Amino acid sequence: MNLKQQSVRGLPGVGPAKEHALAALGIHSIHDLLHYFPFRYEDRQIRPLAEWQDGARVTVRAVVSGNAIVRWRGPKSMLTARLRVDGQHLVLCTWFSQHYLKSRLTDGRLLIVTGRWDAKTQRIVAAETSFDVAEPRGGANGLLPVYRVNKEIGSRQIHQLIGKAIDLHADQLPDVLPYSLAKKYRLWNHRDAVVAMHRPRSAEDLRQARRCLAFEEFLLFQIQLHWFRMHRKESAGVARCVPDDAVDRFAGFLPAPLTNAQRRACMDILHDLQADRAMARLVQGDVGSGKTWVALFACYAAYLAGFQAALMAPTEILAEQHAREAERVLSSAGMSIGLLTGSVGSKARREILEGLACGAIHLVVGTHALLTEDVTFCNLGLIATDEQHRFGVSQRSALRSKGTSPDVLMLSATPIPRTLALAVYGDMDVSLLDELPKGRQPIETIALSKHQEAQAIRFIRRELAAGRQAYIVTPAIEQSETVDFTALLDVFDKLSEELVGFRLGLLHGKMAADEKDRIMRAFRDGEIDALVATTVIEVGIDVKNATVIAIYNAERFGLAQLHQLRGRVGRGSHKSYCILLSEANNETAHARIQTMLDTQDGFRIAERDLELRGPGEFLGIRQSGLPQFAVGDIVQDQRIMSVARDEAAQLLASDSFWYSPATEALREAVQVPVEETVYRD
Ligand SMILES: Nc1ncnc2c1ncn2[C@@H]1O[C@H](COP(=O)(O)OP(=O)(O)OP(=O)(O)O)[C@@H](O)[C@H]1O
Repeated sequence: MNLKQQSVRGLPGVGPAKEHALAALGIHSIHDLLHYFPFRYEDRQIRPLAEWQDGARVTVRAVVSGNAIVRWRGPKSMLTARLRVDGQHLVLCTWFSQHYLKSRLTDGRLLIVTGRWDAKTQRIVAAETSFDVAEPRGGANGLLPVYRVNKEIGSRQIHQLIGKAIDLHADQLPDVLPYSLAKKYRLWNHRDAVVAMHRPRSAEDLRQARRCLAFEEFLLFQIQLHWFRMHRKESAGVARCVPDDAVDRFAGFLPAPLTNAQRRACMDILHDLQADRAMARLVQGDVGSGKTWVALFACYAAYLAGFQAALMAPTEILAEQHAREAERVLSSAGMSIGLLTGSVGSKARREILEGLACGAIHLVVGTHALLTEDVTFCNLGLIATDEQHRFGVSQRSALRSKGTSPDVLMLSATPIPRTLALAVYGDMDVSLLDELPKGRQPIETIALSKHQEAQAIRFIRRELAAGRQAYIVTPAIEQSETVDFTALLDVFDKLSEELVGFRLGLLHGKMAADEKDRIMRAFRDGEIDALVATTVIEVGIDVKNATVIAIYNAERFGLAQLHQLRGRVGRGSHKSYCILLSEANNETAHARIQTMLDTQDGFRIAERDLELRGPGEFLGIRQSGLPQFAVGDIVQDQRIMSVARDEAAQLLASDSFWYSPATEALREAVQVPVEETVYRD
């Protein structure tokens, strides 16, 4: 049996409880367990005392000298013993709250301790202790894999389970790469690479293993990507009869001219729709670049060709916003538009469902509510999804199945650095909106230290007094939710005192969804002057009257996030401001703030973000909907990605690949619908 089909229950010692706990880590099969790779490695190599550095973690092999002593301070204990290291030096070692170890710390006993070295007091503060063993955990070379664990499965246990899986099953791991490729790039076989990830014999070993696994992942990904394109070219789409002047006609309904970038994107869409293959296009736009109009053009073009369109947004408030805009722009084109969200009343809902089923409604804008079974279309020809990565794969395909070969347009508000886009999207169809509508005044960005808060508040007050609105944002980071929550409330209290006479609203992640929507609506409708919020402010929310955004603790936000937040203002004709209050106490934080002062180009900011984050730390990848890999790092391993891309193209071009894929993994790669890989959640 294939290892993917063998449940972890097959391992000795794994019962239902452990099976459940492993499932919570995403581990179901033995294959999953073997591919559950460490997220980092700890250096446990034993080094001589002369090499120990003050404050650093050290691992020592030592012999206990004399008796250990316990001292109590209230309920807390401090156990201290003298250790002889390197056969000669005596150092102290302290264990906090582990007094129970005293009886084991007998004179002359051999142990291995890992802990922090305090050079001043010549003392190790112990973190982990093993008795009577010759080697530290992690083996002689001392590279200890560290895995993500949960409450039910601890670190030692996951080590044991993976160890068992390797001993019993690693030999059954099949090759992933065809022999010719492995040979060409001198890559290990899959089995050796997997084992080395868990039991690296040296840092070089680990490097080789990672290189091999990254190449494998990227190759499979690229094969899927190419395969998808080839397949899509052949797959029966519907050639829609959209008149060539559709873009001009559409422009006639707009209150302002299209930007060049919008026009190009619309032309791309027009050609896609006219072609007889199904469209799958991503519109990637900088904040405020006007993605909505491009999506509305696609809906209009579908309408001209006699088809219905659906526009799906991740939240009610965004769906409402898009529906309003659609109404404003497209009703004069003769289109009838419906809004379908969870809070639409049952009577209105029934009418919309009927309208969709008989074709009387041409465009429906909605949330997840569009996915329910009773929503049926007369002839759905186009689907546009906003912030598509916020929908699951199955949700997107549920909507697709409501039409026959519908054309698909995806909108993303996260600029991806140009250097990455090619590698990741390959030659997928992407339209970039890298230009802002004319007449926008640049947003003035001001960096203040936290001691200058009063100045920021004066500024906000001035804007509110002029009839404008303001966003005030504080960070929300999961780990310290309580602290952040208090910080938010402090800011709210303070502003309530300082901004007397103005209406303040409070918005945070702990609120129920409908309460959040209510507050956002009130702000949108001008019933709230200043909104004090954590980052739950919607990406994409468009309130033209908001002219100032003040961001507290700006040093705690990533660049992409700061850029997104800044993009909430400057959307109308009034001059707008972004105030960054920060304690930029390290170089990176400082560089981030400086970047915000230097530029408003989202693509430039994304590139800078990459430079500033260390390799492998491109946080926000998840957020951006970029594909994620188990080992390969799309930033650090860009070169491997581009080699994999070329090799994938060559493999697919050879007949023999199709007759008999060299490995099982390659065969599987051309069976998964690629869209589900490219845009996986
Ligand atoms: N060509 C244009 N000329 C003038 N105004 C425009 C143009 N295109 C769009 N707009 C307006 O600009 C605002 C922003 O557009 P939209 O909401 O589509 O931005 P977006 O690309 O979705 O940005 P974000 O991701 O930041 O929400 C809207 O109020 C829209 O009406």
